[in-house]
Amino acid sequence: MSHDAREIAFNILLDINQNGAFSNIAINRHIKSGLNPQDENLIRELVYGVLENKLYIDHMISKVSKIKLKKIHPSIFEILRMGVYQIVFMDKIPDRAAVNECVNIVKKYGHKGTVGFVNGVLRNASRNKEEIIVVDEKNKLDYISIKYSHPKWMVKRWIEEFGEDFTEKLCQANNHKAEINIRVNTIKTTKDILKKTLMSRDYVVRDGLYAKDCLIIDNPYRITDLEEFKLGHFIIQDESSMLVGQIMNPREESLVLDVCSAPGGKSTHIGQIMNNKGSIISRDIYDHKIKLINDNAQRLGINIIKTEVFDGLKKDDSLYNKLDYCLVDAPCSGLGLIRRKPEIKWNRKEEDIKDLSILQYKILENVKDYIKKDGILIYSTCTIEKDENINIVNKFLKENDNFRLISIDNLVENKDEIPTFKKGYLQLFPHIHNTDGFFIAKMIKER
Ligand SMILES: C[S@@+](CC[C@H](N)C(=O)[O-])C[C@H]1O[C@@H](n2cnc3c(N)ncnc32)[C@H](O)[C@@H]1O
Repeated sequence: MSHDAREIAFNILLDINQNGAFSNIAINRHIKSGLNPQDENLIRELVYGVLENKLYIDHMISKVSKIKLKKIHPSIFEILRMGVYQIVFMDKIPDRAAVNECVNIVKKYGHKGTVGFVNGVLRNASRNKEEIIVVDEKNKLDYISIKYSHPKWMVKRWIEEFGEDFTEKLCQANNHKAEINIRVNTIKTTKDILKKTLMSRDYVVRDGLYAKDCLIIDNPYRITDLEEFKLGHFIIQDESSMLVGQIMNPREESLVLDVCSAPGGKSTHIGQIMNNKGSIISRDIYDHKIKLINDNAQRLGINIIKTEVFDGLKKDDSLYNKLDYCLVDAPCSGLGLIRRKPEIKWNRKEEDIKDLSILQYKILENVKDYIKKDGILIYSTCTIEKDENINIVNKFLKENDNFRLISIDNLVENKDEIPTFKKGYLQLFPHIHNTDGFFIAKMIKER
């Protein structure tokens, strides 16, 4: 494992924490194609490990640093976090190597004083490992927040909503790496054929539990370099997100509007289920994201999608009473995606949930008139916050008595594992379902 890998991880962490970059985008930006797999793995482990355990690591640093955390320079802090992560969480790296490599990075990015400081803190952490990992369990809120590194406001909300045990398990699962799921493009291949092809290339492949088109890959190394990917035989998508198309279950020759559709994961799935027959209008507010939908549709061979830059809050009289199906896959807090994007824990603010719920409700209200009688409205998010999910749907149903929830459990495999079906909607959790945290409600317009 090279010195370069750690330096690259350091620069990625700075990019995420100081420039607000998304982890997956920052990683792709910094990892150059010539890098060997071992170094690439180390970079990913360091970046995700530090992001996932940030609060816990800071708690450990506070026990061995003579300087107050607030006074440590952000770059030096990041190097310390990487060092402590390697010392505490990575058995395969000897502490001495972790300390020396971090000191080498400080030599390049810090000054003489900081070299001594980092060396001292990391040696201290290594000597007192057993002691620094302990977190006081007296106050359960503080304990969960530090031990599983989630902001206190988030843990508090979840304890109030779901209880302490549930919250602890959820936070623990949020720190586990999510599996890579792929959706088979049944327009171009079959699940069996793709499964066999992937297995013949030494990929370990399993069926998803809930979504028909889902395969789970245990060792997804460079899976998007495969010819099958380039030919559009599959797309990377979480199993939960595949359930939107599956639950919509659109008929061929329908007219569908996907209001918030970039990068097109659900639009292309809907097109696949419709056997490329009918019409899908895929909109998004951001011009630059439209290209992503077009690229995905083209690669997957879905040719019934028409993309448009369009604000979901703006009225479009031309669609009045026209739609068979309308999907509002709303912009949301993304708190169901923490396994994949741990930086969400640190970038999201509690006030965002209120602001987003206002936007989500307004979008629903704005599109309801586009749906024709007996047409379907699907509302989905990748969060576990009730205020962005069932509370939005209930408010909408209260204000619009011509809509009602319709049962969806018959459309999902292993339905008994999803207790919210009894209440008429789907809510998935990472620690229970091993999927992203995800919400789906299906409503019919009766008049
Ligand atoms: C959850 S993502 C959609 C994911 C997409 N449905 C898929 O499956 O690939 C939400 C999308 O809503 C878009 N968005 C945010 N505000 C919007 C608005 N007012 N009108 C339309 N789209 C909006 C964002 O750009 C983002 O792409």
